[in-house]
Amino acid sequence: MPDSVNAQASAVPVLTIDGPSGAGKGTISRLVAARLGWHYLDSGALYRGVGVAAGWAGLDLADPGALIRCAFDAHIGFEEDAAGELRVIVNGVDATDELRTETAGAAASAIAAVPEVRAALRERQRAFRRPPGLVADGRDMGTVIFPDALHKVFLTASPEERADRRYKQLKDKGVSVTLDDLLREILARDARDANRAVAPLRPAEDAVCIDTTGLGIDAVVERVLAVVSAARA
Ligand SMILES: Nc1ncnc2c1ncn2[C@@H]1O[C@H](COP(=O)(O)OP(=O)(O)O)[C@@H](O)[C@H]1O
Ligand SMILES: Nc1ccn([C@@H]2O[C@H](COP(=O)(O)OP(=O)(O)O)[C@@H](O)[C@H]2O)c(=O)n1
Repeated sequence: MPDSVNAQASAVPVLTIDGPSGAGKGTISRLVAARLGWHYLDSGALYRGVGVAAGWAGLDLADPGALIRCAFDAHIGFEEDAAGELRVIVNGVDATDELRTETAGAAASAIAAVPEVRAALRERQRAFRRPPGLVADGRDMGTVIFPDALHKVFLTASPEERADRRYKQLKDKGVSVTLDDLLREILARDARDANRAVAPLRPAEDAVCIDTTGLGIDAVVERVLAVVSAARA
């Protein structure tokens, strides 16, 4: 990217929202982006998209070379449907529902530990930084992808509350799961995401940490908006 384009992009404000699974990143990011009138990046959907594309191609999740090629080749696009819901299109196929399964989450977490896969997705994520601003949701938004972001939030909640939220979310969608299995999967994914060598899940040093245990969605949105306002003041 030429320096002038880089300079223009870095003038665009970014709010990063990182945290573990079920902390509410997607929900809060979408609502905050709508309130600010900013764009939204669901970086997890890119990792999930590569995982799903790898699954469709019958690739071995333990074969880094195949996964790296898949990360470079996979076409992952975002479209809004008539109801305003974000749909994720993988290699021309609407994969939104498949992407949200815990199987896709676990596959994403496995491939996300491959450094070259992360590198393949780096510039694609940075390209979402467009005026008037960007809310970026993920694991390494504040630490690696947008380290110069003006506003950084790290959302957490107890593992039990996160598993309970996910349980309700999946039950509403008619997916049959048990709370115990979900808690186990969430703890396994937390451990893998936090302990990997590259871009491990951790708060940026300049992030504001918000523990959302026992807090409703509206209260969290207001707290995050307060972080943005405080930095602007
Ligand atoms: N503060 C909150 N209180 C209660 N439920 C929440 C809260 N934040 C999110 N949720 C619900 O929890 C579920 C998981 O949230 P999601 O945004 O998908 O989390 P993440 O993107 O961090 O995995 C969703 O059903 C969402 O509506
Ligand atoms: N910026 C990101 C986003 C996701 N990921 C990986 O992708 C997986 C799925 O991310 P996600 O944000 O869609 O998952 P949830 O938090 O919604 O469960 C995570 O468990 C991470 O391993 C990542 O490594 N870096």
